[in-house]
Amino acid sequence: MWGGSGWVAGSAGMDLTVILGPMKGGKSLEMISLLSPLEHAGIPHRIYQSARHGRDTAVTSRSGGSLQTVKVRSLAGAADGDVKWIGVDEIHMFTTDDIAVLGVAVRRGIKVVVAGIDLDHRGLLFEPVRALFELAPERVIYRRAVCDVCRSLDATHTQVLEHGKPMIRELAPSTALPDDGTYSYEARCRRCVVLP
Ligand SMILES: Nc1ncnc2c1ncn2[C@@H]1O[C@H](COP(=O)(O)OP(=O)(O)O)[C@@H](O)[C@H]1O
Ligand SMILES: Cc1cn([C@H]2C[C@H](O)[C@@H](COP(=O)(O)O)O2)c(=O)[nH]c1=O
Repeated sequence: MWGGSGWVAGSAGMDLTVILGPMKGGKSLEMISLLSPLEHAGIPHRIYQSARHGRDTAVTSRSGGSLQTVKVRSLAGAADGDVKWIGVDEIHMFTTDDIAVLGVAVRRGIKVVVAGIDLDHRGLLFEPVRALFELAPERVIYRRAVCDVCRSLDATHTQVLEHGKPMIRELAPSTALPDDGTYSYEARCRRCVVLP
């Protein structure tokens, strides 16, 4: 529940928050701000990050700040035991089965906060993100970045560049792109993005 100046941790009811947007949009920053109070409040929680994301071992924002995470390949068992809140970073790297696990958790009263990119390198909605919308989230926070081409404040897409050129070929479903220098990534607005 949103209590004006922040989260009212421990409030009753089903609660799914989805944080979406392009790379560099401040999704990690938002997640850190929502979830870091849990540690201080002593509320049982777990924060997961896809093991397919190699850039960091924590939720780390380019603006600073971080949250310790458990790296996992799947979310099966993510809600086992005494846990009141679950956070999941890089949700686009999980599967629709993993989203179903989160749906069960939400129905059990566990508060769930997830963050990830909504649109892939071709401008198409990631399947797990579609599945999240089908859970009817209480809250969808859409972040925008600064367009790396025209500097407008409304970048919605992530342009993947290979050798400096837009990479728009079709990939196998659920391909996670590495952030290790193989590609470079630009946040781009609708006017500047190059789509297939
Ligand atoms: N093109 C950009 N647009 C917006 N912020 C940017 C950009 N490039 C770097 N930044 C910095 O990155 C921060 C957001 O980064 P981060 O929280 O890691 O985003 P995300 O998790 O969505 O990739 C911003 O607060 C800003 O300081
Ligand atoms: C566009 C796009 C990106 N990815 C990968 C690249 C990065 O490892 C993450 C996003 O990192 P963020 O800064 O935390 O947003 O996602 C991908 O797998 N597929 C794509 O289409």
